[in-house]
Amino acid sequence: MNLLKINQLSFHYPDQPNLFNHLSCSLQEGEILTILGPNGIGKSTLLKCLMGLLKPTAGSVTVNDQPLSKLSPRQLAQWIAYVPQHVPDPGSLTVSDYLVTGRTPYLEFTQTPGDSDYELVQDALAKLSLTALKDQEVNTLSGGQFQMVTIAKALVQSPKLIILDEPTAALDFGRQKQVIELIQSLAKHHFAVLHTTHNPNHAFMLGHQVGLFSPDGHFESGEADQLLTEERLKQTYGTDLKLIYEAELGRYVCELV
Ligand SMILES: Nc1ncnc2c1ncn2[C@@H]1O[C@H](COP(=O)(O)OP(=O)(O)OP(=O)(O)O)[C@@H](O)[C@H]1O
Repeated sequence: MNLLKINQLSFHYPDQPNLFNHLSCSLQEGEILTILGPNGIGKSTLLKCLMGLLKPTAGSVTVNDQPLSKLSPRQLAQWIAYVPQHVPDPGSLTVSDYLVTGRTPYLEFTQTPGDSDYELVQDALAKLSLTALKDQEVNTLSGGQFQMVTIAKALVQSPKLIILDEPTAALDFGRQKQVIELIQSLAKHHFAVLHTTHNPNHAFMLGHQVGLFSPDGHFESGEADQLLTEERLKQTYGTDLKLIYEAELGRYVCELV
């Protein structure tokens, strides 16, 4: 069963040419899809279409074989946690109180979060080494700390699929590795993860499926080692680079030259 199926999706902003055309792809539990492509090509726009925040001009999206349009926001939030590139400032909530808002899709209108909800918060904080920040106000966090907290909130939401738009953009090297390892671990535990990144090495580290936007907007998906050739990556980013096979790592490494 497909957790997510993207069928012949096209989209353009008003009075603009199509950003993507007849884009198809699917994701099952335990799978990772890494989306790469140049700046401004339509990656975030695609994710917004998958979340029903933008209406595709053609094609369809199904979640667990149900049309996206048939799912209520609450049902969708139980299936998919989405962490956009720019998360609105949640104000002066503490990190714990912010994270527990991830439980909203499971609570009745007047219900307050209970012990089991706060246990999920503690688990997510521990998993991402954020426990020391639990009582800090979110609006005092650094950019990277806040990015980690938004990922933790997605875990608290306990979805089947996590969609992350550039989840490592603000992170130091160690934190980037932690997020890549988190994605690997989520897949091992049968979650599906769809994420965007500007670092081809993340795709090689994760393996699984890659979706690549070419500079002309064409989208292709396949296995990282097969799709991400040196030539394609040079074309994608309009720069010289090298792919080197590192036997010790058992994977390719992409270096700018
Ligand atoms: N609301 C909007 N109205 C019109 N054009 C938009 C709107 N939002 C984005 N765009 C344009 O659509 C194109 C795709 O934007 P999008 O944010 O999806 O790109 P991206 O691939 O995620 O880029 P980046 O890697 O830089 O984050 C860009 O040219 C952008 O300027």
